[in-house]
Amino acid sequence: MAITRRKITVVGAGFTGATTALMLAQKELGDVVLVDIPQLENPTKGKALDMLEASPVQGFDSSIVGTSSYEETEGSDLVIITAGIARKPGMSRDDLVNTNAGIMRSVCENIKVKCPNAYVLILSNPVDAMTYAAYESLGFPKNRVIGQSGVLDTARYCTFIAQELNVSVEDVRGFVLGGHGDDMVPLVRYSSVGGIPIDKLIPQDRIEAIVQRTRTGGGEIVNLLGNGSAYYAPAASLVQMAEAILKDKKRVLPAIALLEGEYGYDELFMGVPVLLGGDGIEKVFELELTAEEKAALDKSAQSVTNVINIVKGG
Ligand SMILES: NC(=O)C1=CN([C@@H]2O[C@H](COP(=O)(O)OP(=O)(O)OC[C@H]3O[C@@H](n4cnc5c(N)ncnc54)[C@H](O)[C@@H]3O)[C@@H](O)[C@H]2O)C=CC1
Ligand SMILES: O=C([O-])CC(=O)C(=O)O
Repeated sequence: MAITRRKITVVGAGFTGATTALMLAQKELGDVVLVDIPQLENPTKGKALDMLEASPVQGFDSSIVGTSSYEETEGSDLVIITAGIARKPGMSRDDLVNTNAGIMRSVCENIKVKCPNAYVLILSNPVDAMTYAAYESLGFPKNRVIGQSGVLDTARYCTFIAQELNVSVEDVRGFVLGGHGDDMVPLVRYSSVGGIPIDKLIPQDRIEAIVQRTRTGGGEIVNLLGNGSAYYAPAASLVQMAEAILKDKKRVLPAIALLEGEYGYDELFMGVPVLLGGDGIEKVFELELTAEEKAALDKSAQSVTNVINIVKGG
């Protein structure tokens, strides 16, 4: 049988979805189907056509189509869900829970039927709880339902460390554990620059400021934009996760996974380091944490649990 191209569906053709679609095509990770609601069918088709018309200039051969029909998503290898409302200044991500849980369920009912074998990446907020909602609606195995938070949070953290030291971002390593909220846990002890632990390079008060800026990094962008939330770095993060799966790269990245005993939590979706490859989440890495780190993670886990309970009750 001839080798065929991968098919990637992106649900939600707003800021994050459209940016993700373009980046996926630019990297030729597959042919992209961009889906939004029927009321926005023409704008969605228009965005997809506009992106496609960039392909001769940029030299990519992925196709991009816009639609409001799930017929065209049939058999997708990967589905990325960005559908939902975004927050505005003064709101928390958790304020979006009821509206976006309804949207997530309706999207997943379609995906379940049309793309039963897909790996599914969730972006919509509050993302830990939305990953739970998707998992419940899809009924897919846990390795195929994956939330995006930690790649973005870690990218922000590494950006701020690189800025602080005036070094290349390529030499900065670190990661962020926990829920995608203001009590996420950037792990200073596991952060380094060119292999040197950051506490050897940056004074403690500056590290604390970087940790705090990372925690509120989404809100910083929301306040600057005024009418929506971040989309370039979120899209880049989704594309890195998509590439890890589609190319079976076996990356070690933070992602939202269903925890069943790991880190002492049960039936909880939250950000942890995972092995991301051709079978989705192939492994969850459990790190030893200090008492202080575990207490911070417990606080974050409690916040996520509270929002998941709203989804369960809704
Ligand atoms: N997890 C993360 O790290 C991040 C999460 N987000 C979240 O991603 C979501 C999307 O953000 P943006 O793209 O900026 O918002 P946006 O408002 O630009 O786009 C959302 C799109 O979803 C569409 N949509 C709504 N209901 C739909 C349905 N039933 N089916 C298909 N499409 C539907 C809307 O028509 C709109 O085009 C928000 O919930 C936001 O909070 C954004 C950035 C980072
Ligand atoms: O802050 C928001 O609402 C969007 C988001 O999750 C982020 O940029 O981290």
